[in-house]
Amino acid sequence: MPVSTRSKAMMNHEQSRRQEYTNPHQGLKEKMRALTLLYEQQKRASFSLRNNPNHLHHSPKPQDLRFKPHDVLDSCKKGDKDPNFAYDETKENNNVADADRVFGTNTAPVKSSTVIRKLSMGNGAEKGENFEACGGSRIMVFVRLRPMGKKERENGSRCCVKVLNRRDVYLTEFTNDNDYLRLKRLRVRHFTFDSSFPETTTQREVYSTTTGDLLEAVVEGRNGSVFCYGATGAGKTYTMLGTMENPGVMVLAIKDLFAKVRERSLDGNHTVHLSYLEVYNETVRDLLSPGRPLILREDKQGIVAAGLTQYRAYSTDEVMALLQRGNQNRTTEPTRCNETSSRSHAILQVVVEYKTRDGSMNIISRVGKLSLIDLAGSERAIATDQRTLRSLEGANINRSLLALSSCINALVEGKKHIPYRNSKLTQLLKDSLGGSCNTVMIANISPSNHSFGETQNTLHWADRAKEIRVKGCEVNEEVVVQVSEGPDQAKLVLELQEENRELRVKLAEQQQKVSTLEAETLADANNNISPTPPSISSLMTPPSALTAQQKKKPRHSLLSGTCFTPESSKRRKAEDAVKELQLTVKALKMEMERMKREHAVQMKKQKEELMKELCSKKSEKTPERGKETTTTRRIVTRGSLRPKEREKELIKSPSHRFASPAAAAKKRSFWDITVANSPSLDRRKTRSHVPPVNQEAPSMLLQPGFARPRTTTTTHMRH
Ligand SMILES: Nc1ncnc2c1ncn2[C@@H]1O[C@H](COP(=O)(O)OP(=O)(O)OP(=O)(O)O)[C@@H](O)[C@H]1O
Repeated sequence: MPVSTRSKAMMNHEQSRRQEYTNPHQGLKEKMRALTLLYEQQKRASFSLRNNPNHLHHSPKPQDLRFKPHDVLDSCKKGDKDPNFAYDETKENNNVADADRVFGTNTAPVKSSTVIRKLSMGNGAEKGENFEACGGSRIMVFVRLRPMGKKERENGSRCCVKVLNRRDVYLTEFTNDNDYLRLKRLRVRHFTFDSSFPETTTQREVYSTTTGDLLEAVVEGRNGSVFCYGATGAGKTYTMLGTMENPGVMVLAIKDLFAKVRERSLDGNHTVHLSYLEVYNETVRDLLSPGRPLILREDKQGIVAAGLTQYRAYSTDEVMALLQRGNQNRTTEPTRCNETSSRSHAILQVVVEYKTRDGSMNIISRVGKLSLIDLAGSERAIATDQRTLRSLEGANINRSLLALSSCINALVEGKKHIPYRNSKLTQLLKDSLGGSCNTVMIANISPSNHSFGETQNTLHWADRAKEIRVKGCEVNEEVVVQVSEGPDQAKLVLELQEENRELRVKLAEQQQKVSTLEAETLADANNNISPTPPSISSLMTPPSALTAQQKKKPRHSLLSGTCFTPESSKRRKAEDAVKELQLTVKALKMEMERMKREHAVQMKKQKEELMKELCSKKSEKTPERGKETTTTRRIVTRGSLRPKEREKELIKSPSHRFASPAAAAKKRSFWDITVANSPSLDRRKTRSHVPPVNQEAPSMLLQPGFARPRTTTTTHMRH
């Protein structure tokens, strides 16, 4: 090596050594990072082992659970073990260094899942580890990967998603075959959620992990929301509704709810009310009794869908029938990815009211509300004709999902103003996102590499949603306290009753005086006018009595018109006298009424004074139980959601309640959407009109017993 070159090299070496010396933390930082990652991995491994000892049989040994970037790649390569996760060795170079570089871009670990899995139970330390001491709780976020569809396999789709340890989701971006520059580059992104469900997860598992705890809280009088979120065809409706063989969260939750209600029927009285609505093209519609669009109103309780039907349900079967009816009315449309794509957001709301008496015979009323939301999926479409109905639907769906993402952003950033008002959906979800509610979000994703963009978006927003904090979920409770009275109070009440009696006697005397006065006046008047005046009693008697008396009298009565004196002047005089008398009677009656009123007011005042006195005395003394008299005091602990007493089965409730809003600028775009070119403008239909699809696991909406009849009739609608 020439001297100059050697000296240069030595200089470089020196420089780097000097640099290392001047920045001693550099190496340490890296080591720390590596150690932290290792620690996280070990923690997760030990947690999964602790929680699921059976897992040992299926999962790798604990030491293998250490974080190794090749894990995903290796698992990708093991086509025999996981045929869905297709990994093409010839195309990808398994460049670990590259993968390493992108690994951990999103590794912000969520808090230990043993803790975060517990839902907020208000003060609930006794209910388990309430994961935040700050009074609020985080939205629980779960991810569910659906299996690869038959069509997708036929199209040569490759699996780009892998779920490991029931928590970690690895998303692989396959490079384009024609992109020679990046051909050997592999990008893997890593996300962590409260729980992640691989394609083999059963509906029951999904339900019990996501919604089981939440339902318990609802029965106790708290609010809960579950919403499914994801691209079209990602499995939202499957997760929420499911099939006849594999019922989804909605069905399992209802079954569980009635089971819990039956269990508790000894402690009190439960009532279950149900409503089902959809938001289609920014209009809110009642799915249980379709009609005109509903208007969202804001009242003290938040946003309510005025006129929404609420059915009282007594059994699971009844709810199933209602769900079936609702789903038949739901708007669906075949899309590129899904034969029965839901084009609307559907919200099933179940209100559980629980009434019981405590030891002191106080009536305790608790109202819990469970909202189960199946969002419409957005579609990254090959848009050409922008004027079709489909494109309008897509635009509205994406608008509301965009509004949802803006709200998520604002909530995550802790902004004061959350733009709920930007769409009907966000108005309705206000409670679930920012209110006092236990909220669960299930992000559904497809394994196909053709849906990479949508999957990435879904995972991104799900990852953001993890940071949303909701208010501590309190119990919606109202207590009607029965206060027992002591002997003093009883005495006071007796005195009051005595007083009341005296006042009544006085009133009767006054009335008597008035009548006497009236009679005298009438008598005087008659004496002055006519030699044969009509008796006061005859004037005071009602017309029927008067006729009876008249019958007894001779026909030449003053009122009969056949006067005993033939002169017309005399007759006129008599008539005038009668009129005058009648006027006097009227005036006297009015006077009597006025006096009665005055007297009543006087009595009321006296009563009130006495009552005040009674109350002040009562507050001075501690009430004793078991005495003869009781009064009722109403204390509202929190009645924000209390529905009115519902006697009838069907109640049109203008005050039916959902969550609510505000306005703002969106932070960043949510779905990169272009709008589909609909084959026909006239093909919008409800689920009842969707023809059956030949699938392995047909949607519950297609089952004859559950939802759509197997008819191929189509309704043509024009907008
Ligand atoms: N976990 C799963 N197991 C088996 N099949 C599934 C699963 N998830 C979804 N599918 C199937 O995938 C297809 C699309 O699912 P689904 O209709 O639930 O999607 P979606 O997200 O509701 O779509 P859209 O938003 O368009 O309504 C259906 O045929 C469904 O049966």
